[in-house]
Amino acid sequence: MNAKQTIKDMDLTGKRVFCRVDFNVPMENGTVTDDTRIRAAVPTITYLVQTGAKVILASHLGRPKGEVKEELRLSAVGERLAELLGKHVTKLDDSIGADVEQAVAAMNDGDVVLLENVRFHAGEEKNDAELAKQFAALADVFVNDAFGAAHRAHASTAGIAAHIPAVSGFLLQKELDVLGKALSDPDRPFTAIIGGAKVKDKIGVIDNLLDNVDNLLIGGGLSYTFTKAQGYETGNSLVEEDKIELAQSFIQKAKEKNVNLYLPIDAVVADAFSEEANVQTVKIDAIESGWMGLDIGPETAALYADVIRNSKLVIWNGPMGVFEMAPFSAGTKEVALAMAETEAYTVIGGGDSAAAVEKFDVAEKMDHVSTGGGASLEFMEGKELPGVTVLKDR
Ligand SMILES: Nc1ncnc2c1ncn2[C@@H]1O[C@H](COP(=O)(O)OP(=O)(O)O)[C@@H](O)[C@H]1O
Ligand SMILES: O=C(OP(=O)(O)O)[C@H](O)COP(=O)(O)O
Repeated sequence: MNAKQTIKDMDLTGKRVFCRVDFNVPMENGTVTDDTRIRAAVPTITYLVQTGAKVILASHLGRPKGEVKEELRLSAVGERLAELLGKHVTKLDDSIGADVEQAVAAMNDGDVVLLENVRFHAGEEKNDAELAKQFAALADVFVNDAFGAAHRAHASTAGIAAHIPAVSGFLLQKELDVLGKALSDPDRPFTAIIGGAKVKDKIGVIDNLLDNVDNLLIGGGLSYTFTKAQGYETGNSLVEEDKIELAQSFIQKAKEKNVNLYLPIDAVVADAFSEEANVQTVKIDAIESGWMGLDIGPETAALYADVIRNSKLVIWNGPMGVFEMAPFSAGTKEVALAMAETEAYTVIGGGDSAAAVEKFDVAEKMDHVSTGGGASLEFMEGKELPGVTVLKDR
């Protein structure tokens, strides 16, 4: 991917800037429960304010599917942002229309306005040209700082760039720098850890990683498709039947490419998907019918921790087990602690892995915790990110 222009490459003083951020944050009962993504956008917003731009922020929240959903309004997000900026943020009730145009026209240099959830309009996710034009009409420049949504070709992440000059914010730039450097010029041994439950989403990234890494560690729900591919029984474990052949081909590819592909050698199994289930630890070839694998076993965890400690660069996406439930959290915890201890440069690929390092209190020890789950995966797969492609080349 070509290097992209950033907000530093433009004179933005006095300009109206439509800045797309990813404020899609976890909420409970109308309050923000994790403000990581808001904090991550603050450097760009502060820079724009100090430069004397008129800052018009846009984000989605959740998946309202083109309808106004009261619980998905951005009001609480705006309040949290105002606290973090130490500055007034004018939260509007829509993202287009006469009221929005009036509010923008009344802005002074350095003011911050937060538009309402852009996904209240069906055109957003359809990348509707008319909606993109209306967004563009609000501003002189488009700044994309929404790395977490950069894999979406939507009106406010991509379409808008057809109408006004488009550059990246600091967060987007940093994410691309860190992930790009890790993949193009990796320090070795380079280790990737892939886990979690979204087998279909993640199987593609494995193919690409096998061209790049020295060690590939597989855990989580994803691993049982490989266990099956090895010819073992998996009981009630999560298995993607139509991906077993693909898993077999990855085992073969790893051999051809001299990649150390590590698959679980033992598992914590349960007789139900529940914290109260009966639990035992078994060798990977001894999962009986009626039981399901919900965590990597202690031998696997120790082996994986060892590989992590002996690496120079580690990228982690997806937990090793159902870490939200205490009986199945040990594998993810051991991996998280090894990530915290290793001398290697450590990158967490968003989503549940980021939640896991928070839970085990080691987030601060990671070198980079990405704000994008899906986006960092697609980037690692070598796919183009539409929200990046549309930005001006350097
Ligand atoms: N063995 C397993 N069986 C079922 N679910 C699992 C297993 N291991 C991990 N999970 C679940 O996977 C979820 C995270 O998967 P995923 O969404 O793919 O990861 P991420 O959000 O990091 O991309 C967690 O909620 C976890 O409980
Ligand atoms: O939370 C997000 O994605 P992620 O959970 O993959 O990091 C982004 O805000 C994108 O949201 P979407 O998957 O509803 O398009």
